[in-house]
Amino acid sequence: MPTTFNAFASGAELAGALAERVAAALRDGIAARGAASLAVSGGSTPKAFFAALSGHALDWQKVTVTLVDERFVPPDSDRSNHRLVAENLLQSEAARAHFVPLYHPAENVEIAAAEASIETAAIAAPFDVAILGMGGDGHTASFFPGGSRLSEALAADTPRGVITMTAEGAGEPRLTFTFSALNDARLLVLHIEGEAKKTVLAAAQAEGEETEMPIRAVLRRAISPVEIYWAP
Ligand SMILES: O=C(O)[C@H](O)[C@@H](O)[C@H](O)[C@H](O)COP(=O)(O)O
Repeated sequence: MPTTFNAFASGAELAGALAERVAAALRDGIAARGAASLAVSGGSTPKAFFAALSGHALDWQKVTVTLVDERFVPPDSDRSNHRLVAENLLQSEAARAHFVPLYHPAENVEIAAAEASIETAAIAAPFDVAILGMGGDGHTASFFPGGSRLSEALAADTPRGVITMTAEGAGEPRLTFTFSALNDARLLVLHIEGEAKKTVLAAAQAEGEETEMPIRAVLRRAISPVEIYWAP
């Protein structure tokens, strides 16, 4: 599907515009279906966007928030995406949203992924909004180059769900939604910032294997149009 590239003068301007866009999409989902869902990425990029979105007035109690991916760490870890979302998005107006974590204190990450798949299956598909980030290696979600289950994660016929991923660049074992669970979000956004990420994006948009730069799967095969939000 096509991509649109939305460039902003600053991260603050991007955060405001993306928060408006996402809040409108959530209101539309609530109006159409009585509920809405939002899957967000972790990392450092989304903090200003989270803060901007948290202040928007809408029926947050009808919104389910979850994560695109998570590190296999408890929510009190400073590596936790759950903690990042709790501290930056689930505040102010958005504090009323229902949050579904991916991490579970299971004895191993495989059991945690199975539990996350069961729990997130209750979220109506497709997501109303999915916000993807991108690493300098071209990963998105936890689709890392060299990832232990990368081909499975990216395959269009892999069922929607949460699977594990380990990779050299990932740090802890990861829990990640599959490509099939993310690529048909009604609003599919890739949020990246900085000149370096813009260069990585250009490389991803060139020829090459998806497994070398997994963001290529999204750019090339997503069912939904990809809205790219970028600021210097
Ligand atoms: O758990 C994670 O790390 C994220 O979900 C990951 O996919 C992130 O979006 C990219 O790594 C970009 O991270 P930055 O925003 O920190 O560059």
